[in-house]
Amino acid sequence: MVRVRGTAERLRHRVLVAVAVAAEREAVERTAPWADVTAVGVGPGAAGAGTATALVTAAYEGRPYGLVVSAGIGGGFAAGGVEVGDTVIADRIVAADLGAQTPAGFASVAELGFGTAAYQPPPDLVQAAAEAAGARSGPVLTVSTTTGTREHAALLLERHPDALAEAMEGFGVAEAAAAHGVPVMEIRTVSNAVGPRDRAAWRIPEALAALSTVFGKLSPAALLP
Ligand SMILES: O=C(O)c1cccc(C(=O)CC[C@H]2O[C@@H](n3cnc4c(=O)[nH]cnc43)[C@H](O)[C@@H]2O)c1
Repeated sequence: MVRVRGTAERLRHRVLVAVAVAAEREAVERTAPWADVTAVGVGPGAAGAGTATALVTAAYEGRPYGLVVSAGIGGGFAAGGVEVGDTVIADRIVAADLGAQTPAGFASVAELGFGTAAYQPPPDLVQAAAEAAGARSGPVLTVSTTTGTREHAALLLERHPDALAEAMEGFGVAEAAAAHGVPVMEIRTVSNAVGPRDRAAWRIPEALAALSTVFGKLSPAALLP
């Protein structure tokens, strides 16, 4: 269970933003000089390892973080009304493919009795960030394999009907943050629709520009109200 710090305690600490790749790091750094931004690699494993390392190092040096933000580009679910260029703030960070296939269907790691399959960012932070950024809030799925077919997108929506976006790092970042008792958020700007793989349709420069824009609208005051 994530221990959520109180407002006053959060304000005394700093913000760590964990992105996957250098282009995302540059996009965030361009407009968020108040954040420490680290590129942890693609996927939940690399994200968990990189975030945990940053948290341990900071704590050891006596400058702990008060908030971790998983950020970057992501896929948007058209069924949720999400379009390329939109921003989604996660109100739940969901491990969508961590579990087991059973004859009765997918069983999440929580249903199997091995821990949690979702983290809830502090609702006050989600609301403040969504208002400041003019963004939607809703569940963001973490997957180890980018969805590439209409059928798989439909399967994910069957399990998570209110999902707005998918990406590959959020749950890993959240696991590391939870292990350190630090609150976590996830912010995704949408580069592509979740569905049939169509590389030519990915709008990565636009999503990176949107990432800069959204972080330019946030501040420690908005994130740590
Ligand atoms: O399929 C391809 O050709 C392809 C080309 C460029 C990049 C990819 C990725 O899978 C990038 C993964 C990277 O970006 C995030 N991301 C962006 N959109 C999605 C998505 O629809 N589903 C999952 N992850 C996505 C992800 O967080 C990674 O950091 C593929």
